[in-house]
Amino acid sequence: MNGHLAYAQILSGANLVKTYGSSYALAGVDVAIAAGESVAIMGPSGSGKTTLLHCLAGIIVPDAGVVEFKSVSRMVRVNELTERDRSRLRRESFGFVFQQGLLVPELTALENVALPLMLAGYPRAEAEGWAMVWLASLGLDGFELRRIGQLSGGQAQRVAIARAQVTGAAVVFADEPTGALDSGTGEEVMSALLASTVGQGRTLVVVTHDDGVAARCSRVIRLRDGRVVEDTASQQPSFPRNLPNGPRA
Ligand SMILES: Nc1ncnc2c1ncn2[C@@H]1O[C@H](COP(=O)(O)OP(=O)(O)OP(=O)(O)O)[C@@H](O)[C@H]1O
Repeated sequence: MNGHLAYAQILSGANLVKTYGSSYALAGVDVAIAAGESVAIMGPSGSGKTTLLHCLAGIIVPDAGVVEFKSVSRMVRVNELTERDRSRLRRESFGFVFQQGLLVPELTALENVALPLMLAGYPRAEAEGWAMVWLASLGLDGFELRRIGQLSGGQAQRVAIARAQVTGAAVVFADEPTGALDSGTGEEVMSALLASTVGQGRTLVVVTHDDGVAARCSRVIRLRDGRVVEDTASQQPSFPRNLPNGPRA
C-alpha cells in the first residue's frame, strides 16, 4: 500500500479531463491527496496546473472525471454539485491564496480577515476576535489597523493566508502564493503558509514555478501537456516521513 494512504484521503481527482476548444488543458489526470499533505503542482506554463487546482477546488467543473472531497462527516462528488453548492463548499471547507492577495484595499488587515466570518453570519465582535487570533498567529500583531496599502507585500500575503483560513478551511489552495515576492520574503510567506496549514494538520495544495517552494512540500506532482509526468508520492517510503513511528494501526 502506498504510504500516503496511511492518512485518510481528503481530496481526489480521477481521470480528469478539461478541454478548451480543441486543446486539452487536462488530458486524464489522477490524483489522490491525503489529509495533512502539502502538495506542490509544478510544470511548464500552460501545462494545466491552475486548471487542475480549479477542478479540485470546485471553481470549474471538468468535462469528464470525478472529484471527491471527504471530510469527517461526509463525502461529496464536487463535480456533481450545483454551482451554488460548489460555492458553499468553497466557502465552508476550502481556503484560497493567490499571487496577489485580492484583499480589499479600503479595509484594514483586521477587517479583511474578519470579512469571511461576517459574511458567514458571525457578529462583528466575534469575527474580529477570531481575526485577531489569526493575525497574531501569522506574526501580524500590531498591524491589525493598517490598511492593505500600508503593509509590505509579504505582510499583505500573510493577511491573505489568515483570511483564507479564518472560517476553518480543511484544504488550502494556493496559486503562486510567492510569485510576486522577492525570494527572502517568499520564503517567509511559505513558512507562514506551511505552519498555518499542514503544521496544524490541514492540507495544502500549491501551484508553483518555484523549486524552493516545491522543495518545502511533502510531495510534488509535475504536469506536462495536461498529464501527470511525475508524482513523488510513488517515491515515498512506506510510511509518511513526518510520522517517525510509522502509521498507527
Ligand atoms: N478559460 C480558458 N479559456 C481558454 N483556454 C484556457 C482557459 N484556461 C486555461 N486555458 C488553456 O488551458 C491550458 C492550461 O492552462 P493553465 O492555466 O491550467 O496552465 P498553467 O500550467 O497553470 O500555466 P501558467 O504556469 O502559465 O499559469 C493552456 O493552454 C491555457 O491557455
